[in-house]
Amino acid sequence: MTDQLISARAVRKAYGRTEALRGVSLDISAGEKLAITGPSGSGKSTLLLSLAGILRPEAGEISYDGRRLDDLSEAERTRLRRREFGVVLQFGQLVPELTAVENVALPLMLERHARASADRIARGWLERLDAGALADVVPGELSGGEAQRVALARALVTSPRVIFADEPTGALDTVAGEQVLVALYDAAKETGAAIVMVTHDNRVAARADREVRMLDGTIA
Ligand SMILES: Nc1ncnc2c1ncn2[C@@H]1O[C@H](COP(=O)(O)OP(=O)(O)OP(=O)(O)O)[C@@H](O)[C@H]1O
Repeated sequence: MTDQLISARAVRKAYGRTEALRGVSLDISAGEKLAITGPSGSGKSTLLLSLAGILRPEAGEISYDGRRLDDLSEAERTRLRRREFGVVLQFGQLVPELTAVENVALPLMLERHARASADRIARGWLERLDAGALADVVPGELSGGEAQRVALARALVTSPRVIFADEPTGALDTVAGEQVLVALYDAAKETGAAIVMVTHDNRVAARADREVRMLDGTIA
């Protein structure tokens, strides 16, 4: 028995000769807000993407809710990611051809929700993130802060148990970044989601329950 939601043991990941993760072990509890900090190139993004089941480490173990991620088939991991995880990256990565509400509804559509209910739920999240008026706008016409709020709505729309965020405010000025963070923390508080966030901003890290600092592919 364990109350750890995510558990990583001796995780290693290399890109060619670059050892990005050199034996990382970490436990994350349900609902915990964790900040991953450290210098550029220390392996923060690689760790986040590995914990989220997006990158496959070549050694070590990562478990989610007692299940080893590497025991799951690719299809099972994709399903787990879609149902349990929300991911938001530095530049939001919205689909440019879709409107804001279509972007937010996308994870629900992939889970075969009916279009009308997906649309309704997506609009609800946009409104909660103070972006209801942007529903029918395409990403190219949004400011950076607006696009990040839409990306956050998309990460939250499935009510994930974990939100993985890689420098979600990195492309924003202080005010817009602050708004996105407040929205993220409020939403997580409401749903009980854990947050695993890469940041180089000390003020952001200070809001987390715990900070782990990466250095040269290990936790310092
Ligand atoms: N796709 C890739 N191909 C080759 N090398 C990579 C790749 N992604 C990351 N690396 C290398 O792996 C190491 C760790 O990178 P990672 O992006 O995880 O660090 P980071 O701490 O998130 O850095 P930053 O703060 O600059 O985003 C770096 O040396 C980086 O150059």
